[in-house]
Amino acid sequence: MASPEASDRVLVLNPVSGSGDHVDDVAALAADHGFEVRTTEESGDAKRLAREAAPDADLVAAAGGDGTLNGVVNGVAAADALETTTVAVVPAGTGNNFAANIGVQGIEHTFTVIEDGRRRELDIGAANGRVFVNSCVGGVTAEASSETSSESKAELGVLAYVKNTLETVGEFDSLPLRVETAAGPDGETARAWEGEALFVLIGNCRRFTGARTAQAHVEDGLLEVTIVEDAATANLVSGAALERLFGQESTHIVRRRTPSLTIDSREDSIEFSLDGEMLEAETLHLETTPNALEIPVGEGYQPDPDDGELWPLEGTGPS
Ligand SMILES: Nc1ncnc2c1ncn2[C@@H]1O[C@H](COP(=O)(O)OP(=O)(O)OP(=O)(O)O)[C@@H](O)[C@H]1O
Repeated sequence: MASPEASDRVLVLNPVSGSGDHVDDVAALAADHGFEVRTTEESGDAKRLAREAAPDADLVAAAGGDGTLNGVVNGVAAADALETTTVAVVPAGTGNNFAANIGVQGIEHTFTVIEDGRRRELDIGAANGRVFVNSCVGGVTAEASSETSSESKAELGVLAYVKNTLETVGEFDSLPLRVETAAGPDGETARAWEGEALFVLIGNCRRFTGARTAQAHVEDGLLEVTIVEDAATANLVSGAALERLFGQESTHIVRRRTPSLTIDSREDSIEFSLDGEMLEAETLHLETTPNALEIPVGEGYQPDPDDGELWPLEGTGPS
């Protein structure tokens, strides 16, 4: 039976995300649309509040940036309520990459989308049991991640962390890695890559550079894996170079598409950033759960964007 405080619609509000000037607007719109607002006070609260709300709520909205959304989805997953609770995205962060990927253009637009928009069932990724919606990036340091500027995140998306790591860490140690990707449903073969990497990026969305025009394919049951080999350092000094590098084939970039993979460090544990939140591990097992997250999407969302040219996968790179 529902508790006396149970609410059908709960909005988890991060009051300090982005520039922090969204609070009044979000609270007013939330009240108009029948949401009970629960405000985060510290790290970890988005997950806790969503976990508490999910058993009774049909709809839990995440008002904040990608980190807040990550917390909310992890909370709903921890309550084992992904099948019964819809998650909405209220973009009030700096980058808002995921919102852009699903055609949600701003705070007011979200509420229109919640009432009138289509609902799609999107894939989610998990790394050692922790859920991510956008990306998991290995090789980014916690220090560089926390120092990455809002402007850089807005411009470059997840690559901002890569750029900042390259800039802040003078002598960058490459990562001796083994990356094993499993066979997939579209003829992707099981493969293993071993070598020295600078970064390994795993995207749930097909493109995750943060470009405003980016279209996600988050319903294909696959993770997109990009390994940046050590020899690429010289090419990665500027943001523009990074964008160019990720937008074309390069001999120092290895790409795979797979439903699951394992990353083993040959030496120390590695720091990974999951949607901007840090996780340290020597071995990371990643998998996707297809169509696990019901989410209202804007008119601009295309379930099956035609971006195959960016991912000419099979037959490239060492196997
Ligand atoms: N009340 C609070 N005070 C201080 N920090 C908080 C509070 N609530 C949440 N946080 C922290 O905010 C972080 C999440 O921020 P979030 O990623 O949502 O916004 P952002 O960094 O501005 O945007 P984006 O990720 O889109 O660039 C979490 O790491 C969490 O620890």
